[in-house]
Amino acid sequence: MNSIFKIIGPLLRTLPEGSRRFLTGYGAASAALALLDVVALGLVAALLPGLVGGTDVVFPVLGNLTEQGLVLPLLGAICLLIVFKGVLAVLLLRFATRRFARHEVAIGDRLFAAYLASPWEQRLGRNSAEIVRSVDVGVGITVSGVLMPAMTLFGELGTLVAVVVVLFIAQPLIAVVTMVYLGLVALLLARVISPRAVAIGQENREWSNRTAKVLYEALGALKEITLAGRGPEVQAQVHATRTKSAQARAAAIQISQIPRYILETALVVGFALVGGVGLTTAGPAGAVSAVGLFAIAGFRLIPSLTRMQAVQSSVNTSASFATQIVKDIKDGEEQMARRSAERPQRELPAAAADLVLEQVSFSYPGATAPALRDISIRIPAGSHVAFVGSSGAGKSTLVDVLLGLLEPDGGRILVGGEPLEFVLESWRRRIGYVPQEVSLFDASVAQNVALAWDPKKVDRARVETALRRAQLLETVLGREGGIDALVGERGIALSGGQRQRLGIARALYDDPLVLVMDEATSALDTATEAAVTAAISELHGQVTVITVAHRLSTIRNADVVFFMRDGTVAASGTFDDVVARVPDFARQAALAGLATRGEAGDSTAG
Ligand SMILES: Nc1ncnc2c1ncn2[C@@H]1O[C@H](COP(=O)(O)OP(=O)(O)OP(=O)(O)O)[C@@H](O)[C@H]1O
Repeated sequence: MNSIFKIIGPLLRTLPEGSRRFLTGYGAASAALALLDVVALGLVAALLPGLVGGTDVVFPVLGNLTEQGLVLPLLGAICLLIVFKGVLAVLLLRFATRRFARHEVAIGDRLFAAYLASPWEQRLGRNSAEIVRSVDVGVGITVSGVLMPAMTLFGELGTLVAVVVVLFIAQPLIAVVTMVYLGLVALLLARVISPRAVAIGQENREWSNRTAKVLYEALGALKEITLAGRGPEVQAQVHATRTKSAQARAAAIQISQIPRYILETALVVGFALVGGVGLTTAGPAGAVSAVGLFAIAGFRLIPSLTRMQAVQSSVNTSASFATQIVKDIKDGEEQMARRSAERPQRELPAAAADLVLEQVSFSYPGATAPALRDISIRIPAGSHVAFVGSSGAGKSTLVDVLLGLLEPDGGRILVGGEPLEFVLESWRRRIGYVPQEVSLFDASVAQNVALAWDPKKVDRARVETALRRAQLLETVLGREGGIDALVGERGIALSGGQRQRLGIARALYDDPLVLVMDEATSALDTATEAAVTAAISELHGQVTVITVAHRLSTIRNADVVFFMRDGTVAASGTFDDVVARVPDFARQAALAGLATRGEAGDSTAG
C-alpha cells in the first residue's frame, strides 16, 4: 500500500490544482458509497436472526419492529438503498472516467512539453520510438493502471474500516482473529506477489518499447530491407521481441489474477479457523455464530480485499511507466526553470546582427575526441558563408552549435555582441534551417511548407512565395491539388529533389534573417541547383546565408569559405583563397571543374 502512495503522490503533483481537488472528491464519494453498502449489509445482518428464527426484531431507538409491522417495509427500504447505491456508483463512474480522460491529456501535455524543452544533447540520447510510446501508451497506462485504480482505494478502505467496526461491536474476539488472519494473508500478498508484479511490469514496459523500436526502425529502412532480401531476418527479429513482450504481458495478467485465488482460498480456510476458535471458546453455538459473522464480514471484506489487491497489482505492473513519466516531467521542468532563472532571455535588435565565435569547443557526451576545437570565426550580417571539409570534420556539429541546439563546452558565441544563451529564443525565431534530410509529414504541401498541422494556420500567399523562391511552385501547381495536394507519409509522393526544395521553402516561409542550409541542395540536378542558388543569392545583403556543402558549385561565390579539418577551421577566405591554401580543397575544386590548381594532396575534402 505504501508503494501506491509513493507513486501516487508525485503523480498527483503533475496534475493541475482543480484535478487534485476532483480526485480527492472522487475518493471521498467512493468511500461514502461503500459505506451505504455496509449500512445495507449491517441492516440485513440485524434483521436476519429474527427472520430466520421467527423471533421479534428489536432495534435500538426504533423498538420492536415486528410488533410495529415495520420488518417488511425496512427490507424494502434496504433493497431501495442498494439499488440507489448502484445507480449512484454508475453515475460517479461515468463522470469520473470522462474526467480521467482529461487528466491523461494534461499529463501527456506536460510530458511532451518537457521533452520538447529538454537540451538537444539529451534528446539525441533518447530513442524516438520510446518517446512516442511514453507520451501516448505510457501516459494512458499511467492513468488507467495507476491513477484510476488508486483512487478507488478510498472506497475500499472505507468499506474495510466500516466492516471492522461492525465486527468489533458484534464479537471482539472473533474480530481480532479475523483481522490477524486476514492481515497475514495481506502480508503474504505484499511480500511475495507484489515485488514479482513490479519486476514483471518493468519487463513488460521494456519489451513493448523494444518491439515498437524494432518496428519503427524496420519500417524506416523498408526499401533497403526489401532489396537486400532481409525480410525474413527482420521478421525473425520482430518475432523474437514480440514473443518476449507477449510473454511479459501474459505473466502480468497471470500475476494480477493469483491474489484472487489466494483470497478465495483464504476465505474457506478462515471459516474453519474462526469456527474452531468459536468452538473452543463458546461451544457449538459460539462456533455457529462466529462462522455466521465471518461469513457476513467476509461477504463484503473479501471482494473489497480482492479489489484492493487488484489495485495493488495494477499499480505495481504499471508503476515503471508512471515513475518514468513523473521523472521525465520533473527533470524537464526543473531544467526549464533553471534555464529561465540562469538565462533570462533578451530580444535581439531588429537589425541583422554579426555572429562571432570565440574559441568554441564541443564534445559529444561519451566521445573520446572533441567534435569541435577552439573555433574562432566571424560571420558578418547579410553575408554568405560556407563550411567545407571532409566527412566527420565537424561541419554539422558546428551548425548545431550556431543554431543554439548544442551548447559549447568551451568558448562563447556572440550574436550582435550579446552572448547567444541570453538571446537564444529571439535568435532561433530568425533562423530558417534546411537539414540534410528534410522530414515531411503526411499532410498537404502547404501545411508542410508552413510546418503547420492545423490547415487554418497556413498563410497560402506566403507558402506560394516560399515555393517560388525554392523553385518548386511550378511543379507543385502542375500537380493535381496544387499546394493542397498530399505529400504522403514521410513525403513518399515526392522525389528527393522535390523534398529538398520543399525543405528550402519551409525555411524561407518565415522570412528568416539567417538561412542555414546543411547539404540542402545535394539531391538537386545541376540546373535546378543553379536556379535555387541564384534565388538564394538574391537574399544577399538582407539575409545571412550559412551553407554546409559537399558540392562546391553552390559555394563558388560565397563571401567566406571555412575549410574544416578534425574539428578545427584549418583555412578560411574566398573560394580562391582556400583553393590556394589547401591542396585537398584545390584538388576537389579542380575535379568539380571550378579551379585549375589541382596539385598535390590526398582527396579528403568532401
Ligand atoms: N550524436 C553524436 N554523438 C556522438 N558523436 C557524434 C554525434 N554526431 C556526430 N558525432 C561525431 O562528431 C564528429 C563530427 O561529426 P559531424 O556530423 O559534425 O561531421 P560533418 O563534417 O558534418 O560530416 P558529414 O560531412 O559526413 O556530414 C564525427 O566524428 C562524428 O562521429
